[in-house]
Amino acid sequence: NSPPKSYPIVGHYLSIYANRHRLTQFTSDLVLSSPTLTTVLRRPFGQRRIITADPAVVRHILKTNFSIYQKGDIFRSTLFDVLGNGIFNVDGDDWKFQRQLSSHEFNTKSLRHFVEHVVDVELNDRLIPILAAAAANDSVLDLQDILQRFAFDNICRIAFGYDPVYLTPSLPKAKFAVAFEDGVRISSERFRLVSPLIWKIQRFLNIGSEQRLKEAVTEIRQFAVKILTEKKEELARNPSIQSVDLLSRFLSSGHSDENFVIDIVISFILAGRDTTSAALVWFFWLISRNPAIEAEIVKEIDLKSESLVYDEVKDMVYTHASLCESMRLYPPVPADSKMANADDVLPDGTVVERGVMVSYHPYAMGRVEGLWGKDWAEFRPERWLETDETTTGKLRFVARDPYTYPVFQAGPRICLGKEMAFLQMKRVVAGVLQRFTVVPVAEDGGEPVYVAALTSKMKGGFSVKIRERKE
Ligand code: HEM
Repeated sequence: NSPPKSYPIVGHYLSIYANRHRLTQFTSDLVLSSPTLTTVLRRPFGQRRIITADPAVVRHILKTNFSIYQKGDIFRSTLFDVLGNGIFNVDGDDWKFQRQLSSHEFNTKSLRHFVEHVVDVELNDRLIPILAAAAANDSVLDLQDILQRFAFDNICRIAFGYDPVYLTPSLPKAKFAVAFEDGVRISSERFRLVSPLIWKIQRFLNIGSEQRLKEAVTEIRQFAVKILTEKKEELARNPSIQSVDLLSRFLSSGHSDENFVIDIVISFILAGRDTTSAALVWFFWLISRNPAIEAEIVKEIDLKSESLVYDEVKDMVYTHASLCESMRLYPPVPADSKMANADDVLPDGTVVERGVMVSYHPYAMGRVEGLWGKDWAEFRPERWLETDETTTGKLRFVARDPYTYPVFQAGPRICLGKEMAFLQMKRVVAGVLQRFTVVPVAEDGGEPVYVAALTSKMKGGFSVKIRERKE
């Protein structure tokens, strides 16, 4: 790989533009070909963007010098219309306050409730019947689309206590779901423009996609206000009501400021919306290519009871390792950027001026031979497992240091939904594989194309047929 050419004024922009459909792979190739695993891209007008796959640098930006590396103005202004001042889009004391408040709601009791009352219900009443019908009719499904809808229904129930029933294709799409989809898509497209001035002018003139964005944001917020008003009335009628959704919890703990709670809840919906589905779609593709691994997972599931209670889901060690391994190669969030609010020097000597973006790159990091060994390209869950000699030789999961595997970010801002995400994914894997096999329909069986905006997707969807396991 020869390094891209940098020109006066436009910097590396010509190469960036030529690779705009494969930016994740392009930037990954760049960092991997740098001896230090850190590289500098020059954007137009002298802007620098530092990209790294070096765990020492990742630790530096996400932990050691956390106070310097923040979301920053670009991220914040680009996503502000949709996210407002929600946890995903704030720094400093605003972030700390929301983080503490939300962490309370992610205790073991609420996670258990989430699995038993949200995931189980969505799975058994909606997802499994759709798969069973596809198996019976021998029809082709886009599993990516189905899993995205499933994740959206789940996260809306957790955040709002409202089910948009997005998963049921026969029902018209909830207006809220469409508005959310458009809002996130248009906002993330803003990142791709050569200058933020372009979308700012379009927004000012209320034209093009910015016009739709404005409508979508109004719809999202009006809907959120409606739900919030209903919840407030419900709580006023019955203050001791045991609600589990985040919105009710914030309200009952005394936070009644409308904009504040709506902003937090919208951030959670964004965070939980496309991430678990992105992870699962690659997981199902990988196991379809690795029957021995699928067999191991099925063996683990078959040892559990049919109803799979919460503790059994937690205990699915081999499946847990397989999901980690799948996300190593195909992370749901391929790269994530911070902006330096002061001058700094990275551990490898790279100089960072105030205002420069520094990105860590989980997609590239999963491909570093020095971190994962010569067989880094292989899907091998065993690299996350060891035999526990102290017990009866059971398998034990061995986590990697989070700065080597920052798929959920790391440090003080590590993903708040990590445990919840694993529970949801393991429950879905168990529910699906207990009964079905997922068979991709692509003739060539080659690697699907990984594309990414804020989160990753399989280009063109994931067309599959579903087979009953025990026919
Ligand atoms: C496989 C699934 C998931 C992955 C890979 C993932 C990954 C991430 C990453 C990389 C970040 C950092 C983003 C940034 O700061 O720019 C993050 C933050 C966050 N995630 Fe997740 N996430 C997943 C699922 C979830 C779920 C299901 C929820 C909610 C229930 C959730 C809630 C959050 C929240 C609230 C934050 C913001 C934390 C903060 O800023 O303090 N995530 N996640």
